Amino acid sequence: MTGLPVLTAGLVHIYRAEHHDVAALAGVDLSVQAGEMLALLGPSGAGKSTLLTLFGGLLRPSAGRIRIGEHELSRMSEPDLDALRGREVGIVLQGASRNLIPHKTMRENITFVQGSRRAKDAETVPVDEVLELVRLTDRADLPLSSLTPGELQRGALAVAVSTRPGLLLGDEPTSQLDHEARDQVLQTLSDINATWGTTVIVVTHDPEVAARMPRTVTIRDGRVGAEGRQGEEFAVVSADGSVPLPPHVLASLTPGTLVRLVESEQGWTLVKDEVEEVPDGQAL
Ligand SMILES: Nc1ncnc2c1ncn2[C@@H]1O[C@H](COP(=O)(O)OP(=O)(O)OP(=O)(O)O)[C@@H](O)[C@H]1O
Repeated sequence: MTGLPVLTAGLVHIYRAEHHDVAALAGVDLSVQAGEMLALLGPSGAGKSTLLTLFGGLLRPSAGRIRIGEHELSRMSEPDLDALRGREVGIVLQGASRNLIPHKTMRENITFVQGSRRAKDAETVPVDEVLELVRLTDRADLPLSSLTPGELQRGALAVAVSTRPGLLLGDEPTSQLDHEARDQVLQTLSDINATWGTTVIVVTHDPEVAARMPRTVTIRDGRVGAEGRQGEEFAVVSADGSVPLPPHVLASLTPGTLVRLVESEQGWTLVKDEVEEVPDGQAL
C-alpha cells in the first residue's frame, strides 16, 4: 500500500475522569499529504500522544472529524478499526519492548504479526524485505536479548510496517537512545518513507529529531500552535480564523491588547495599538 493522507477538522478529545474532565484536544485542524513525514512537537501535556492515539484509532474523538485515506474514523465500528490497525496503520508505542514478543526472534516477531487474524487481506511483504529495510538481516535469528536498544527499536519499526501499512505512527521512537542509535532509527524512518511512500508521523521531544524532519507541527494547549518547514517556524491560520501567537510574541502582546492589521505589499502586519494607559483609580 502507498502512503495514506490524514485529515482532521475541529478534532476534540475530552478524557472523562470521575471528578473532572480533561480537554486534551480543543479543535485540531490538520492536513497531512500521502507520503509526508512529520513530527509532532510541543510541551508536555499539550495533547501530542492523544492526537497520535486518535490517528491510530485507539481512541475515539469526542467531536470533530478524522479521516485516514478513505476512512472516516469517528464512524467506524470497533472491528473495522481493528482491521484498519492490522492492515493500514502501523503503530510503534513508546518503548521498543512494548512492541515485541520477548521470547521470539525478530524474524518470528514479523512472521507472527503477518500471520495474525487482524492482518488478513493485508499486503504480504517477504520477511527478508522487511528485515533488509530496517537493516536487521544479520540479527534476524538471534534472541532479542542479544540486540542493542537501537536494534530493538528498528525491530519495533519492522513489526509495525510488516504488513506495509500506508501510515506509520511512532510515539517517541528515538527516546532513550544514544546519538548513533537515534540517527539509525531516523534513517530507517526515512528509508521506509522513501521506499514504500509510507506517511510517517512521530511524536518527539528531541530538537535534533525535529530539525531533521521536513515538516513539524507544534501542538499547544490542544491545538495546532505552529508549523515548521525546513527549520523555519510559521503561525497557522485556524479554520475559525484565529492565529495562535507563539509564546514569545504573546509575552509582549498580552491577551486583550488591541492590534491593527495593516496591509502592505508583503501581506499583513500586526501593529500594537498604543492606547494611553488609564491612570490607577480613574478607570471607573
Ligand atoms: N487517560 C487519561 N485520562 C485523563 N487525562 C489524560 C489521560 N491521558 C492524557 N491525559 C491528559 O490529557 C492532556 C494531554 O495529554 P497527552 O499525553 O496527549 O499530552 P502530550 O503532549 O503527549 O504530553 P507528553 O509530552 O508529556 O507525553 C494532559 O493534560 C494529560 O494529563
